[in-house]
Amino acid sequence: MLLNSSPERLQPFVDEETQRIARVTLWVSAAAFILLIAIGARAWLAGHGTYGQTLMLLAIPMGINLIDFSFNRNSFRSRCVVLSTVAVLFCVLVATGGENNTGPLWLYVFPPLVFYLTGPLAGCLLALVCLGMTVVIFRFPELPLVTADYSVDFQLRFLLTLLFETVFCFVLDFSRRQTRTQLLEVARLFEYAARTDELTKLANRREMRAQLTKELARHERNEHPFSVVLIDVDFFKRINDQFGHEAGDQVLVEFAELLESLCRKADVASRWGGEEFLVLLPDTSLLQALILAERLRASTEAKTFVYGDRSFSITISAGVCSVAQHNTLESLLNQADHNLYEAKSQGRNRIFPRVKPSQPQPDGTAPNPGDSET
Ligand SMILES: Nc1nc2c(ncn2[C@@H]2O[C@H](COP(=O)(O)OP(=O)(O)OP(=O)(O)O)[C@@H](O)[C@H]2O)c(=O)[nH]1
Repeated sequence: MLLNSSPERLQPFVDEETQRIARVTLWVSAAAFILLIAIGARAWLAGHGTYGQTLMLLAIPMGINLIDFSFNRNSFRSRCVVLSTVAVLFCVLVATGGENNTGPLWLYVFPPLVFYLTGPLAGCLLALVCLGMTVVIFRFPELPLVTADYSVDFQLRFLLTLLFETVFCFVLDFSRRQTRTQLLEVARLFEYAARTDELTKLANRREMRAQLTKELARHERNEHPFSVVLIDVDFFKRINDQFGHEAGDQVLVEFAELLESLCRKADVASRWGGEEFLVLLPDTSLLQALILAERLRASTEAKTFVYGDRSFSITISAGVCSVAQHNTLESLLNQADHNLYEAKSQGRNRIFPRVKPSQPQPDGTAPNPGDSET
């Protein structure tokens, strides 16, 4: 498995924003519910009967929204209810003027709320629709339900200030969202770099340890077997010495590609350090891991590396180990390391433990797992 940047690792940050918007919607519903009841009751007692009743009536959808959200957690529906109720309230306040024509002052709350809950485009659209409705109410005071009487000066200033506020909210929200997208992109790059070996683009040691810990936990839960192969390029120092460090780097990159091509999608190949590679093979017995390691050894030996006008080949040694007899990561890795050491000391270009020469099976296929020597 060659590492890709994994958006799912940054998903918590994306989810966090969605949850924050849902929380804000909830708080707005609660605050609007209380305010509408309180201001409506006050207006009603002060003799503004219809106005007060309308406000209290508008508290009903907010209250229902609170209950609905608590049970269903449907943030989209909740936002729609809040925004449409606030839009109706917007028109009521402009049409009636509220108490002493001060109602329109509440409308300055609308643009920031709309942009936060919807986004720059939908926010613009909604804010402009509301501004348009205000123009209609100002322009046609004889419309039914329109009782407020505003001076032309007030109408002009009110519309202009609300328009400015809408534009500023658009700019602020747009740049906030852009900055957030850029930050997520930077976080994605850092997160990828933190898990990846820069040269070979395989998983690095830290990522491999994380994957091994996960696999061991999976094994402890449901006994899924897994194996590891610790590989070391033989006499790698000589390649550096003979052909130069860059040639050595190129060998590591090409070997990593070969390793990748022989692994399954579920396997995790990593650069464990220097010229050492560790491969995690989930759901793989020791014998299956030995077969893969042997295939890799043979393919490496057969491959010709070309650097400039010179060509050469390399060999590898590998220690293979299955989780079966190990209950900690350290003991598993120590065993793999020990097996690699055995492969090296027995002459290199080999795998340890060795698979015994294939014994004929009744169906003529692979030998049994017990056929490996440890
Ligand atoms: N080009 C290059 N060389 C590296 C890198 N990392 C480690 N090395 C070199 O790899 C070499 C490892 O040498 P040794 O540990 O002596 O092992 P070896 O020569 O492979 O011999 P054996 O492992 O005993 O077969 C050292 O010369 C390191 O400098 C790398 O990223 N690029």
